[in-house]
Amino acid sequence: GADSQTLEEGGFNEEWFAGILESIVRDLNQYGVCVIDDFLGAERADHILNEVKALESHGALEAGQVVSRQVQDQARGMIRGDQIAWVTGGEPHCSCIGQLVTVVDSLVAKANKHQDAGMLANYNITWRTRAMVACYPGRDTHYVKHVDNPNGDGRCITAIYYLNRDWSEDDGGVLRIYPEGKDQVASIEPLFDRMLFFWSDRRNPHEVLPAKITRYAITVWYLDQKERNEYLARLAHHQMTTTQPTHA
Ligand SMILES: COc1ccc2cc(-c3cnc(C(=O)NCC(=O)O)c(O)c3)ccc2c1
Ligand SMILES: [Mn+2]
Repeated sequence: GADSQTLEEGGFNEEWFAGILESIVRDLNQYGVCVIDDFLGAERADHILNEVKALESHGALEAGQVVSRQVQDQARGMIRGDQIAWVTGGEPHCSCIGQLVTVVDSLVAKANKHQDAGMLANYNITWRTRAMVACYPGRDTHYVKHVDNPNGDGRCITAIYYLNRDWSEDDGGVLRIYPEGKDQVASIEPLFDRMLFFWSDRRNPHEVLPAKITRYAITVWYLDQKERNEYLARLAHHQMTTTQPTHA
């Protein structure tokens, strides 16, 4: 991974940026997964962790919805145990989260237009979700094997930033990715200041193994314009054909 870097006056030093960019383009194209350690440096990572803990202590995180959570929990046992909050990074006491998202935005935008972008060039990444701040509160909370975007909703890259100091084997909470068509599995520990990118579609089924202790992460999904517009068009069409006009 890249060595830690100092953000110079809000910018970032060029060679750090170029190095990370190369890793993202190369690893996403070759493996569909890219892990970067010591992404922002311990000091900045600590500020981000403090903002996440403040959100949690103020009760801003709530149980992540899948569909109807109640039904899901009882019917088929816990699907996912994380508690989440969606932040833009512009909220009070979220400025460091905002800076993280800004850096990742720049990297993804540059990677998308990089001269060696390869498969990345097939996308036109013009949009993203807000940042999803997630906490798995330990007690074996987990997330069953799933694909983030199985049905072409527009999401093409999942970007996850981990914030867990001194994470050890016994703490569980490993992210297991099962790259489609390959026999090797990627086991990614949610280490402090670790940045992860992977294709959001069926190429990367993945699961979060039971976490024994509190496990923090921040996720952003990047969207491909064409796929997103086609999805929204399907949605609009579906709504028109299913909602019968109500008669007075
Ligand atoms: C309808 O509203 C929502 C709102 C939020 C949603 C969040 C997820 C999600 C997906 N993947 C992961 C994951 O794979 N984490 C890997 C890791 O933490 O290492 C995760 O934690 C959460 C799925 C569906 C959602 C629907
Ligand atoms: Mn996922």
